[in-house]
Amino acid sequence: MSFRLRGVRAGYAGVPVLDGIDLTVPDRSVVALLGVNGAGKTTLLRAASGLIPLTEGTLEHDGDDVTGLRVEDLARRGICHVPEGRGVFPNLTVAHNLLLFAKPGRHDEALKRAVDAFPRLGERLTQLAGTMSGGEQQMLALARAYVQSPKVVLLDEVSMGLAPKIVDEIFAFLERLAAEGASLLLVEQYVERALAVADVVYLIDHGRVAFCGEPQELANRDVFAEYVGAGFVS
Ligand SMILES: Nc1ncnc2c1ncn2[C@@H]1O[C@H](COP(=O)(O)OP(=O)(O)OP(=O)(O)O)[C@@H](O)[C@H]1O
Repeated sequence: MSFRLRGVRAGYAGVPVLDGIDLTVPDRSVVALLGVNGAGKTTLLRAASGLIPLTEGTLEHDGDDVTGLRVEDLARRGICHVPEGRGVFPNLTVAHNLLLFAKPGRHDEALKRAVDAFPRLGERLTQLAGTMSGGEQQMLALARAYVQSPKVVLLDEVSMGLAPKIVDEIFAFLERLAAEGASLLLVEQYVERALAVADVVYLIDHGRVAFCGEPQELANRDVFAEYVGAGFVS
C-alpha cells in the first residue's frame, strides 16, 4: 500500500523539468517535498496527479500501474491534488463546489464531513466561492479533497499567503487527515512546520532527488543548508 513515482520524467512543451524522479509515499505517512524555487516541486505534484503526462517512468498505487490515468480517474482511486492557487470554482457556491467532488448518493455526508472539518464553511454554504477570503477559499479547496475520503493527498503550498491563525487551522486539518489514515505529499513554504509533521523528506534539485530520509537526518546535513538554507530555523 503506497504511492510511487519511478523514473519519472515530465515537463512542459518539450522542455524537461523532472529528470528521473524516484519517490515513494508510504501508506499512512507524511512526505515533505522541499527544494528551491523552480526545482520542480509543483511539476512533480502535477505529474503525480495526472495533470501533466509523463514522458518517461511510471506511477504506481497499491501495486497497480496507474501511469497515464486522467486526473479524475486518479481521484476516484483516492489520489487527490490540492493545487497551488486553490482551483475552486469562483462562480459556484461553496456547497456546489463541494458536491461536485462528493461521491454519488453521498451528498449530505460530504457536506457534513466538510463542515465538521471547517466549521466556517458551514456558515457559508450558499456564498459564491469567489467572494470568500483567501483563507476560506483554501479551506474549501482542502475540504473538496476531504469529501472524497482520499488515500493520498498532494498538497501544493496550501498555506501560501495566509495569516498565521489560518495556517494553524490548516496544519491542524492536515494532522487530522494524516491521523485518519491518509498519506500526504506536502510542498510547503513553512519548512519547519512541514518537517515537524513529516515522516520522510525529499529534497528536489533541478528535477532530481538530492536527498531522501528522515527529517532529523536532514537537519544535520550540509545538503539542507545548500538547498533550503534560510528557510529553516531549528
Ligand atoms: N506551465 C509551464 N510552462 C513552462 N514551464 C513551466 C511551467 N510551469 C513551470 N515551468 C518551469 O518548470 C520549472 C519548475 O517549476 P515548478 O513550478 O515545478 O518549480 P517549484 O519547485 O514548484 O518552484 P516554486 O517553489 O517557485 O513554486 C521552472 O523552470 C518553471 O519555469
